[in-house]
Amino acid sequence: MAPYKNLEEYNIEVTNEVKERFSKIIDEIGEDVNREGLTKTPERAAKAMLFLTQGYQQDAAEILKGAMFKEDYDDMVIIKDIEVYSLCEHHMLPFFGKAHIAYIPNGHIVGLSKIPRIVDVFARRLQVQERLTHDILECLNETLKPKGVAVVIEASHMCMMMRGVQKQNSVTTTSGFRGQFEKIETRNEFLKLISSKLS
Ligand SMILES: Nc1nc2c(ncn2[C@@H]2O[C@H](COP(=O)(O)OP(=O)(O)OP(=O)(O)O)[C@@H](O)[C@H]2O)c(=O)[nH]1
Ligand SMILES: [Zn+2]
Repeated sequence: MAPYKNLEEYNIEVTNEVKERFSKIIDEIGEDVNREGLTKTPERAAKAMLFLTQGYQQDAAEILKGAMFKEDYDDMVIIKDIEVYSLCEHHMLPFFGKAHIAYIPNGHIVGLSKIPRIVDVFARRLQVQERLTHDILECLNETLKPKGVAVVIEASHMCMMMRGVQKQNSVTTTSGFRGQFEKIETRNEFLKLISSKLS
């Protein structure tokens, strides 16, 4: 299937193809796709699915490169509590939580908003939490080339809550560290700051 080109307008051909498939699914599960409440549902579901997977059409490195500024600051920069909404690749059900990201600049800082933006680029794909963590980590490491980068994600998986093992309160934590964050003191400072209410 060809990727849709314009995220604002949705490519009509792709939306229609996905819509037809949702229509079939609704029929297969025993519902009446022609009843009033459902007539527009295949189209809504198609648009929602294309929105939630738009990361395939986006280039995270280009987003970062668009706002890199020369700066001598070489202490830790932390952006914590970034909301994450993704889809697990096994069940295509949501997993969601928070990302905490830090880097130590090496001559360049990056526009702060670009970090949550690249989280969304990688989250809006079919993912596992481990790969999402590493995608963000490697993109920052390779594009910004900082002295160090750290990514921690804490998330709950709907496929473990609504179905399957049906555990409501388990949280999965994944993490990745590069450069100076591989040193235990730097890593501990980061972990202390992200758990502090005041940071
Ligand atoms: N490592 C990892 N596993 C995940 C993630 N999201 C979902 N899973 C797991 O992927 C596994 C898929 O296992 P399968 O046995 O093939 O699928 P299943 O029969 O639906 O498994 P249950 O969920 O245990 O009912 C499950 O254990 C899920 O909990 C993720 O982000 N990372
Ligand atoms: Zn799953």
